[in-house]
Amino acid sequence: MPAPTSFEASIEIDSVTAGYRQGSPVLDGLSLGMNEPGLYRVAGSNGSGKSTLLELISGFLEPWAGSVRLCGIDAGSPDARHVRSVCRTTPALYPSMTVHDHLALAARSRQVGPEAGLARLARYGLEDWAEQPVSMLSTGNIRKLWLLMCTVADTPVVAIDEPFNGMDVRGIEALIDELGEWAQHKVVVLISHTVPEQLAVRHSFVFKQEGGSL
Ligand SMILES: Nc1ncnc2c1ncn2[C@@H]1O[C@H](COP(=O)(O)OP(=O)(O)OP(=O)(O)O)[C@@H](O)[C@H]1O
Repeated sequence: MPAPTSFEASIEIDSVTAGYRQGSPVLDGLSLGMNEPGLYRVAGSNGSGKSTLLELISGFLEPWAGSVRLCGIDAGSPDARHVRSVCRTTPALYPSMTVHDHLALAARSRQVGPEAGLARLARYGLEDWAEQPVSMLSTGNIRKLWLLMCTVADTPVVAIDEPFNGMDVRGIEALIDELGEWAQHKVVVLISHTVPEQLAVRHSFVFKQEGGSL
């Protein structure tokens, strides 16, 4: 498997039908391409299928029909793990484990050194919490830690679901800066009802209520 940086960043969703219950697709014949680095916003009403798109990109959900390809690799293939970072809305953390140890665990699971993740702690204003167990963190700081963990690896595809929810000004500014940096060379999918005006969005996909169509 070549190093992730040698991949051309892209997401190709081709005629995808997918859902959770047979006969009731959430997305029906969806096609969209994100073929150049940049920030791609996904918006739309509650229940229109935005997080379902994220689960297709994550490889958790298999399309019933059509294909999802990340940098040319099928999203369901084990190789796709090396090219994507996915951040869901619900953090999965261990209450008694420290912030530092969570970052170290995330780095190890992605086979990267812990330095990069630890350096970002200060950027998000979490440096004073490094040795505290997660049970001591506020909701917003938990979300910051979760974001740092999910994006610890340098991958050409990044998909994040509602990252601004619950973040303070420092966190929002840090994330705006990082999203801008990533968008120079990665395909960044941002599921968000609101987008800070400082962010340059390459394209917005707006899902309609029924059937996840655009
Ligand atoms: N795990 C699941 N099992 C069954 N149905 C699900 C599951 N996840 C989502 N759904 C259904 O799929 C549809 C689309 O949900 P999804 O979470 O993708 O929408 P969304 O656009 O992200 O919504 P929101 O803006 O509220 O986050 C909804 O009808 C939802 O109830």
